[in-house]
Amino acid sequence: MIGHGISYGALSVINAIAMGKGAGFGIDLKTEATVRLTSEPEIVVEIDGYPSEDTRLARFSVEEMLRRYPDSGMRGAVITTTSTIPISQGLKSSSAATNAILAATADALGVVLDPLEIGRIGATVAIAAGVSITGTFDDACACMLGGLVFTDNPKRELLHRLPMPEGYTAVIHLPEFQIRKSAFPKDRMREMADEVSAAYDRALAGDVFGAMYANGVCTCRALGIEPEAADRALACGAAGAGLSGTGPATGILVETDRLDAFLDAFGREHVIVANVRNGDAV
Ligand SMILES: Nc1ncnc2c1ncn2[C@@H]1O[C@H](COP(=O)(O)OP(=O)(O)O)[C@@H](O)[C@H]1O
Ligand SMILES: O=C(O)C1=C[C@@H](OP(=O)(O)O)[C@@H](O)[C@H](O)C1
Repeated sequence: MIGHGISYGALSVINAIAMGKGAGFGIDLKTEATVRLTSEPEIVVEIDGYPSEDTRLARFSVEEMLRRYPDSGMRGAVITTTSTIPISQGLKSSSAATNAILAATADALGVVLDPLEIGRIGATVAIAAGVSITGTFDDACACMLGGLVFTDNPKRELLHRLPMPEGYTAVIHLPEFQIRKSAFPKDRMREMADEVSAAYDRALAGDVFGAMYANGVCTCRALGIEPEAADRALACGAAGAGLSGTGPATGILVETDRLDAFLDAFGREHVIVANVRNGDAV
């Protein structure tokens, strides 16, 4: 029994750790998973390009599906993933991996799960694996559905889904280090709930660029760093910029017509470029 699943990536607008509600939008970085279910009770995981990465999230994802579908008679799996999403940089690698692995397992079992159900199962798995504080239902939805989503993570509810403004390309600034969820100062982030809540309302009212920046400043303050990449991106002509997720990557939106000029000014090192994915939200 073999199945395949894919998920795209996302960038943050609002980090849900501050007050439970989060927002983000889809981009076309991609994770693909293949799951071969076996009758032997062993789970083998291969994360392409990351031989020493933690495999608990992948294992827990398949284990949760086997628990939910006990009649399959399957007890183990061989899981392989390939991805263009850098890990533990705030770019939703864990949400995309969970989505893709859950979808691949469903495919192998011959069951159909809708994207919100995948996000809800993924939230439980991500918390159990220690890679999420709130369950990152915001990221799971943004990755799968595309467009700009607003969610209540503790309630696992999709509150709004709007199209992202057309004509912008995502540029991602990638520092050379990772931030693991266990090291993220979540209590300092929660102290900024009012400011983040105001940024959330701003995004919902249509000011995605202002919201991204304000949210990123709050997350930087929690981390004790400066929003240096976002400030430099705005000075180089970006329309919007802000630290993504728990960082350290910065999501930047640039008018597509000005992308080359922006990259000439901002620099092309430690940068990846992706398309904004609106899915069917347009
Ligand atoms: N392609 C992948 N395949 C399997 N597991 C992955 C993959 N990418 C990320 N993960 C899991 O997610 C963890 C990283 O989670 P996290 O630090 O929250 O990163 P991010 O902020 O990118 O979501 C990794 O340690 C690994 O367990
Ligand atoms: O752990 C969490 O609950 C969250 C992690 C962050 O994402 P990253 O995993 O991309 O850092 C953030 O964007 C999200 O709103 C909530």
